[in-house]
Amino acid sequence: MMIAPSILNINNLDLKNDIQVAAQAGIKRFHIDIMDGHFVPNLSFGPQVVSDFKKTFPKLEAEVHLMSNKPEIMVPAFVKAGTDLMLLHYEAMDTAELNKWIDYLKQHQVRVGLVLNPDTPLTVLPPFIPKIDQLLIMTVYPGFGGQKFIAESCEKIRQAKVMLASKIPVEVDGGINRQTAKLAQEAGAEIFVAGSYLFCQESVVAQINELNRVLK
Ligand SMILES: O=C(CO)[C@H](O)[C@H](O)COP(=O)(O)O
Ligand SMILES: [Co+2]
Repeated sequence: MMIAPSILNINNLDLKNDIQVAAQAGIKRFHIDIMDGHFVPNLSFGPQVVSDFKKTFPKLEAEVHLMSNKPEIMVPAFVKAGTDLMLLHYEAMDTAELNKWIDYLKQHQVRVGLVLNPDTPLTVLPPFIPKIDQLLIMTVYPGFGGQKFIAESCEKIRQAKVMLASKIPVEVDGGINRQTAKLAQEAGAEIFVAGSYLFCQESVVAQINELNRVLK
């Protein structure tokens, strides 16, 4: 089990402090949401956030959730910035391109995850299973933090676990809190992205501890 906090909803001027506090509470990997204003109707961070993150916290892992349909611009820039693991959306490009960028990431020693939107069926998954390190099942429609967990995702997680035969971990992203994390875990999820649940309350440490407690 792993919690990968999303830094999306942190007050940008508090990023260093909040990451440090979360790391002291045991977090090893952070989820960095990249939104390009095209693939999703929102803008977030550029590659400098990833390079600053890796310079400031070299021992922490940067997981980049790429919400962009311009991989030719974004993927090399985020690899250069020091991304440890990149999550590519199935919906953002055609299959040939997706395979090309998965190969590119592997050649650059960057681990790869495939991301499926709530509407994308698991039938697209099999050809990618031998090539990926992680599967991310979106539990909200991508674009914004603070949305409500889509309950139907649990059945999708269950089916994905069967298809993956426990070889590749399933991650969930969107609307994760103490209740929905438990539901997703019961369905088979192992990596939990949480943004507003951790960073929009009074104490980041208390929220991490509570999520750890329910997921134990
Ligand atoms: O990819 C995302 C949105 O597209 C975010 O990672 C996700 O929404 C996290 O935020 P929250 O926990 O507040 O839902
Ligand atoms: Co995300």
